[in-house]
Amino acid sequence: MSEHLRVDAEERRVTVGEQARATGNSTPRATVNGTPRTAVDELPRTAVDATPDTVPVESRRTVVGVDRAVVSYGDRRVLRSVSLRVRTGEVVAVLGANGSGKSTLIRAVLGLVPLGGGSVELFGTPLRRFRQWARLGYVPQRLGAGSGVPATVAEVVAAGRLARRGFLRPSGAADRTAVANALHAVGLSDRAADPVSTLSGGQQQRTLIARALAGQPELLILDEPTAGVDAASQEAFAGALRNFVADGGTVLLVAHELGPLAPLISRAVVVAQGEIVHDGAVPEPAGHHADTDHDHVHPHGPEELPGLCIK
Ligand SMILES: Nc1ncnc2c1ncn2[C@@H]1O[C@H](COP(=O)(O)OP(=O)(O)OP(=O)(O)O)[C@@H](O)[C@H]1O
Repeated sequence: MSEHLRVDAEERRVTVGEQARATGNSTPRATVNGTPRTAVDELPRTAVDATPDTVPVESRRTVVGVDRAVVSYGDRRVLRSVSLRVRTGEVVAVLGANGSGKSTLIRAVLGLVPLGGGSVELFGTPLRRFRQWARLGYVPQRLGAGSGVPATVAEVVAAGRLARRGFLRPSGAADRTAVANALHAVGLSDRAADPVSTLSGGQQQRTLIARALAGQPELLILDEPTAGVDAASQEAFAGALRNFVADGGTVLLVAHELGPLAPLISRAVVVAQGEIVHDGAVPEPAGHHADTDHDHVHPHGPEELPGLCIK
């Protein structure tokens, strides 16, 4: 597809399925979080479109492409020429010490902080022209789901459908099914009618993850999804993520501690002082990092992979 046609398609907001038919490089899925996609999404698969785990990673479509990204806050350079590629079906964990630039990298991917250099592409489209936000779900860091908002769990999760159905169209059966499936995926079906403010911190975090899942995204971006979250919620989240990936989803997440997520991670990227110092297998915890009481509040020494803390 020519660049011109791609822009045209974006501006007309064609569906994911239509664009896939035009480009032949999307990965349609029969279901997303257990909910059937629309007919237009059910397209014949090409060799590239085959189920991700049957296609070598390096041959898969790039979902997130960061090329030599530079980000500064005022005079302070926080990301220095960072490059990162996340392909369809991968679960990439961004690891590193406090303040190393992990969240800034995620914010740069989402266009929430301006680039001082380099570029970002989402689903092959330069960020400045990207409009298909329904294709991704984002759970920011430590944001209380219920802070002062008298909404029920189901209402918060239903908000995750807005990007997909538009603000003016009333919710339909597909929306209700997607919300129910997302609540089930994170183990909160029985709390649907409760005010979010009555939930524990871990359950509130799960509510936000369900909100992202309800939008049936192809890409989930999560900033420390399990930080400060109880063990039951971490397990529930790991299960939801496992199903999301099994359905063909792609995940980019920031983590200090992988915990029950560790088996799901296909690749780890370690950020130290605004640079990527490791991109590959999940590194083994070493020395005091493996201690259960290690709380990870210090910068790490140069003799080890900086910022590495995997419990
Ligand atoms: N909006 C901002 N304005 C100025 N400085 C910022 C801003 N956001 C982050 N920083 C600084 O940029 C650096 C990188 O921050 P960032 O949040 O990306 O790190 P992080 O690796 O995600 O840290 P943590 O693990 O603590 O969340 C830190 O020194 C932080 O203080």
